[in-house]
Amino acid sequence: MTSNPSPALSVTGLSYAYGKKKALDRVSFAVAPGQCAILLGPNGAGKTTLFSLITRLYASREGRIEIAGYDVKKVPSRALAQLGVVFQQPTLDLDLSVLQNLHYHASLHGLSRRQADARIREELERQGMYERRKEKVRQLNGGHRRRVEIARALLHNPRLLLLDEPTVGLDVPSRKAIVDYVHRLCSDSGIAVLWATHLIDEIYEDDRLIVLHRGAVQAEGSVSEVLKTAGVETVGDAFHILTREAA
Ligand SMILES: Nc1ncnc2c1ncn2[C@@H]1O[C@H](COP(=O)(O)OP(=O)(O)OP(=O)(O)O)[C@@H](O)[C@H]1O
Repeated sequence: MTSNPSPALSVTGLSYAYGKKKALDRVSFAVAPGQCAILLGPNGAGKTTLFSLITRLYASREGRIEIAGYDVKKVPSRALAQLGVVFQQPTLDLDLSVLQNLHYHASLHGLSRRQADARIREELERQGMYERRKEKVRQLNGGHRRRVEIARALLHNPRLLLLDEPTVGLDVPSRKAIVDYVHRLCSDSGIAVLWATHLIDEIYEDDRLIVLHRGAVQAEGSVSEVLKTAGVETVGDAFHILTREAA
C-alpha cells in the first residue's frame, strides 16, 4: 500500500470579504489524516465562510485550499470527491425515507446500486440506525436525523469530513452520542474531521484546536499548545482570552 503524505486539508493564506466586510484574513492551517480538528470560534468568527470556501460555494482569489492534496480551484471534482459535509442547516428530504435520501446521494456520487446498498447498510449499522431505514425522515427525532446526515456524508468514503455546528438544537444525550461517534470515527477509520463549534464541551483532549476570531486564526495546535499560547489552564479560559473583543 502506498501512503499518501498530503494533509487531508490544507488551507494557506486564505482571505475573503463580503463587499468591504472582511470575513477571513490570511487563514492558514492543516489537518492530518485521522485527526479531529475543532474550529472553535464565537458567532461571526468566519467558520461558515471558511466552510463555504472549502465546499466551493464561494470562491476566493486570495489563498489556496487543498483536500487530500487536490487543489479545489484547479481540480475541483477530484478535490470534492474526497470531501463529506454536514451543513449547519438540515438538508434531508423529510418526506422521503432514510433509504431514499441515502440512495439519492449515493447516485450523485456515482455509486452502483450494489455499492450503495452495502455502504448504506455499513454506515447506518455503525450508528444503530439500520432498523429505521424504511421510516420517513419526518418521523425521526433531531439526533437521529443528524446521524442520517453523517451517514450520508460518509457514503463515498471521503478523506475529510466537515461538520458545521452539527449539534445545534439537540438535547444533551443526542449531542453526546454524535460527539462521541465522530471522535471514534477519526481514531478508527483514519478520516480527518474539521468540526466547527463554539461549544467547548465538544472538545476532547487529543483534538487539534484552531481558534478563529474576527476572521483570523488566534491560536492553533494541540489542546496543551493552545493553553500555553493563552497562558491559562482550561479551554474555557483560553477561548475567553483568545476571542475577547478589544476594549
Ligand atoms: N452574506 C453575507 N453578507 C455580508 N456579511 C456576511 C455574510 N455572511 C457572513 N457575513 C459576515 O461575515 C462574518 C463571518 O460570518 P460567518 O457566518 O462566516 O461566521 P460564523 O463563525 O460561521 O458565525 P455563526 O456561528 O454565527 O454561524 C460575520 O461578521 C458576518 O456578519
